[in-house]
Amino acid sequence: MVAPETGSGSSLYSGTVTIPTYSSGGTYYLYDTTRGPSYIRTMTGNNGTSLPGSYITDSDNNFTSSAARAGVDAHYGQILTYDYFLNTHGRNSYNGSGANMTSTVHHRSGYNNAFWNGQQMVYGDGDGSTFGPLVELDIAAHELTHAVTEYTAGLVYQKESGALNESVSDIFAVMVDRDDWTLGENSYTPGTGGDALRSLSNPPAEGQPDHYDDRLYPGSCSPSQSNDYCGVHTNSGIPNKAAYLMAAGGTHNGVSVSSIGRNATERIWYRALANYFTSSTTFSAARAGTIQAATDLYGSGSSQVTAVTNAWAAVGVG
Ligand SMILES: CCCCC[C@H](S)C(=O)N[C@@H](Cc1ccccc1)C(=O)N[C@@H](C)C(=O)O
Ligand SMILES: [Ca+2]
Ligand SMILES: [Zn+2]
Repeated sequence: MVAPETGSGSSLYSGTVTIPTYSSGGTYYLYDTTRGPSYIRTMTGNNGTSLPGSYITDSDNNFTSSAARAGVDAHYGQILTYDYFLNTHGRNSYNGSGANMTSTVHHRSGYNNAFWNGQQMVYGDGDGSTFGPLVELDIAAHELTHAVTEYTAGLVYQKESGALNESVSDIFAVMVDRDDWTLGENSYTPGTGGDALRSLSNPPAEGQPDHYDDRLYPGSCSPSQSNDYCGVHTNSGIPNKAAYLMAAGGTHNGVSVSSIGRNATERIWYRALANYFTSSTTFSAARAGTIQAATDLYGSGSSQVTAVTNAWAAVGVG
């Protein structure tokens, strides 16, 4: 007999959280059947490389063991991000039709990354110096957004389309983890306070460019893992800054942008991703796509279209 339950969990970064769980034979699982998909589940890789690994279980539906904490964070981030795409954008799971979702934590040993592998989300524990466990909310949202991108635009993970792919994941990550404009602030360099892996409000604060003229590999570049596919995690700072300016406003490189707020910004970027971006979309084409999306939603000559246009101009695109 299996039944949906409501459990609690001690997370690493979000305190104590209430989460749907499943019970079977007196054992509880990080397994949610209360949403669209048949299941949304979080597994453990037991510090190995096999996926999806094994279920994370608990005997009393209070997932408080230290081994379970990363799983509680990843599960919580997974369901919050599912809810975000459904409630804000009407999208049921990453494929739009309720695909099941799986996350696996404790992948490898001391692994300083998290990723979407085409089928599921995968999270490392970090080495304790560069990263703590990479399971905080904005990381889950970043990774699940890669799945959404894969099922919509399919932006190729290299050069400008790859930087845009990374940027789209960062933009929706800060829309889900809505209380700041930074990414990885809780898991990055646990020994250093006040920093983050990336900042959308001020990309250069964390080593990213915020203008097209400062992009990495402006000339020819042969994409490889060693050059981060021509700098996808660096050049994402440029569209990231544009999205920030749309939402929050500001004057950048002498160009003033009037704020249109987070709600209009996320709607514009989602419509552009789902309707206008393709596998080879460049920054310039992303400018055109977001202007078209803003026009569709708010009308030509609207303050939203003006802000989108000015935000791209402020980062030297268009
Ligand atoms: C394994 C191959 C590399 C995949 C890169 C994944 S999509 C990725 O971009 N991961 C994020 C994780 C993240 C997200 C938000 C905040 C903190 C960390 C990422 O940015 N990884 C960095 C460390 C990188 O790969 O350079
Ligand atoms: Ca954040
Ligand atoms: Zn990524």
